[in-house]
Amino acid sequence: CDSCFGPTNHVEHVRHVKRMQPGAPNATYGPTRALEWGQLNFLHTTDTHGWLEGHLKEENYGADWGDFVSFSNQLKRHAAKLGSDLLVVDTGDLHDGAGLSDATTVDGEISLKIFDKINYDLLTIGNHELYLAEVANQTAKEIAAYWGDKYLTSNVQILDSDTNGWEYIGNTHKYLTTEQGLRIMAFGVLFDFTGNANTTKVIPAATMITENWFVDAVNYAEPIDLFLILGHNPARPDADGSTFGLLHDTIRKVHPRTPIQFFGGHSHIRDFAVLDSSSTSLESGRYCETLGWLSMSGFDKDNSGLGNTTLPHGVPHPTRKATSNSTSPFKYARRYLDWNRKTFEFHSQPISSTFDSPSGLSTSSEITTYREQLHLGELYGCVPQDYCMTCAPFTSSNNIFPMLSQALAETVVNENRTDTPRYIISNTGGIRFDMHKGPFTYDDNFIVSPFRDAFLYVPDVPCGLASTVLNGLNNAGASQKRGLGVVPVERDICVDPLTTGFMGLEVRDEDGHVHAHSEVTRRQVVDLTPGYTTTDDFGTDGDDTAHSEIPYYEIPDFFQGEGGFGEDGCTDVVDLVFVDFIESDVLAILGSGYSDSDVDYYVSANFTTQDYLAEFVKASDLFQAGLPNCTIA
Ligand SMILES: Nc1nc2c(ncn2[C@@H]2O[C@H](COP(=O)(O)O)[C@@H](O)[C@H]2O)c(=O)[nH]1
Ligand SMILES: [Zn+2]
Ligand SMILES: [Zn+2]
Repeated sequence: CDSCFGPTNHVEHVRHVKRMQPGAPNATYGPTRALEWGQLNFLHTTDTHGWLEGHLKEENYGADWGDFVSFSNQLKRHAAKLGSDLLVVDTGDLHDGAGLSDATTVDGEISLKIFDKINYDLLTIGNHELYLAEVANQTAKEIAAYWGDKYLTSNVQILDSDTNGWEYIGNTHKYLTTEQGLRIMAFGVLFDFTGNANTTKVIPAATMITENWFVDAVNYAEPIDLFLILGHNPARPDADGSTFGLLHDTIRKVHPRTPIQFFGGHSHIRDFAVLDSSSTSLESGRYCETLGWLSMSGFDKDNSGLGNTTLPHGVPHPTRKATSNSTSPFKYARRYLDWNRKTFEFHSQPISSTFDSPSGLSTSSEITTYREQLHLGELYGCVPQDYCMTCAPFTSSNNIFPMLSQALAETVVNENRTDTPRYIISNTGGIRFDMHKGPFTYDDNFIVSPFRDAFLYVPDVPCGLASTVLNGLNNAGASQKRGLGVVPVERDICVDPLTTGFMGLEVRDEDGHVHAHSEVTRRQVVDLTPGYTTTDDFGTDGDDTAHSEIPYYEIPDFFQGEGGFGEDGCTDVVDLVFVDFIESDVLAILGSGYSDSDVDYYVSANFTTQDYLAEFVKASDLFQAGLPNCTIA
């Protein structure tokens, strides 16, 4: 991954975001197909998790939030010129994933000021806005207050400390008329999340659909041309934990033909599902790696309030019926855009020759300033190789978890109990990203391990019981209790494309370079770099830029470090150490002989999952080698 990072050997470094000029020769190639524009179009972000600086070590996702400001505003202007509607929507999880959102006392204090620069039309809440009471309070007092009736939380309430009553954090729904005259009824529905702070309430969808306000909205007296359902909810209705299927069926009972458009999130994947001939659902990845595009046409004077029903001129149009035997007038197109400037510039070129807008440039400049204020570029150590979460087998030396297990064993130590061996257990969902070869900074610490879990323990647990806990947790699917866990995603980490196969027809030239084109739409035949290779209900042409596939291996829900053991292994008792996020899961496995009165802080309340990785990187010889481009000052 030599391209991962520019040289840095001082404590503070400026962001090395590579600016890819249009047409300049680049290691990465870009899109080749113009976007299809319909009468109604959407840009979709989800699970941004604070990645507003973009991916400093991955050129393919190297655009920052300022570039997105420039791009989205350009497309808004283009839509107006085309006489089409363009709605920009977000489906939650705004922090827990990068220093910009997580290095402040309360997550989001700085990053929300950057996030708010996008001219969103509608947004909804994610589970990460609800784990901690102070973040939930910020969501109500700042996010919902800022966005007003655009912030939809149809099934999420917060305890109002003034009235001591339950209030919706945002609006339950919104009836709106678009620029071009479409009448839309919109909702924002979180999956039936149960790990929320006790000052908040998540109303299960099955209850929500019986509430009077919802029944009245579905039976609204004014005409509805489209139901729009945003949700921090897996887009595929039959995906584990999704409530979109219930919502679809409930609306269909009253409106058999009105189009219903879903935008999902939470499971961190690119996906597009067809629910019926007039209803589809898009999910657009995570971490500012993907910008989702959805366009649709089929509105006419009879089924809508559109003033002008002609299709936009001079651009491709959506051509795909949602189902093969569809008698519906609606046609769709979807695209997953790689989050980089070259992609944004390509798709904005017909609009104007200058890509950057003043607000986009000032947003990028603010990000750099905030990063320096937060010292996010402070160098902790040099990562000697790539360590990925799922691109290599769980026990492989290229997988991050064996290294993290060693980090737990070596750094999570109670100095007064060093004579007692210990198992240290954490959930793999608490680790959020790969570690790239090269500089590891304060920012990277948040990127890989953003949570501040304390380490708890039960002392002197008999080996016979303690040694069963990890398997017990992994077999119980316990982490599913807190939502869906991080569902597998293909990752763009620099592996040799020759070791991967590309979905679709693969052609290799005599040098072994992978050339490929998909059966559905022939793309420019180029050397492919590793990235997302998505298959959804419309096939394999959704990825705006074709990539070679990255290997994916299943990982268990939990992993464990083992410290202080002699050659004989576990012989008597051990200290069973675990992150506080999974305390109830561990106690459930230990059984009735144990309760939270047996639990205490192992090191201290202040030594958290933020600290062990930082300590390990700073101290271990593994990370202090003076690697090229990463010399410790
Ligand atoms: N160790 C911790 N893991 C956490 C915490 N909060 C969330 N999580 C993990 O994240 C997923 C949900 O992430 P999402 O982006 O898919 O919504 C959850 O299942 C846990 O595995 C935490 O505080 N500590
Ligand atoms: Zn998420
Ligand atoms: Zn989520």
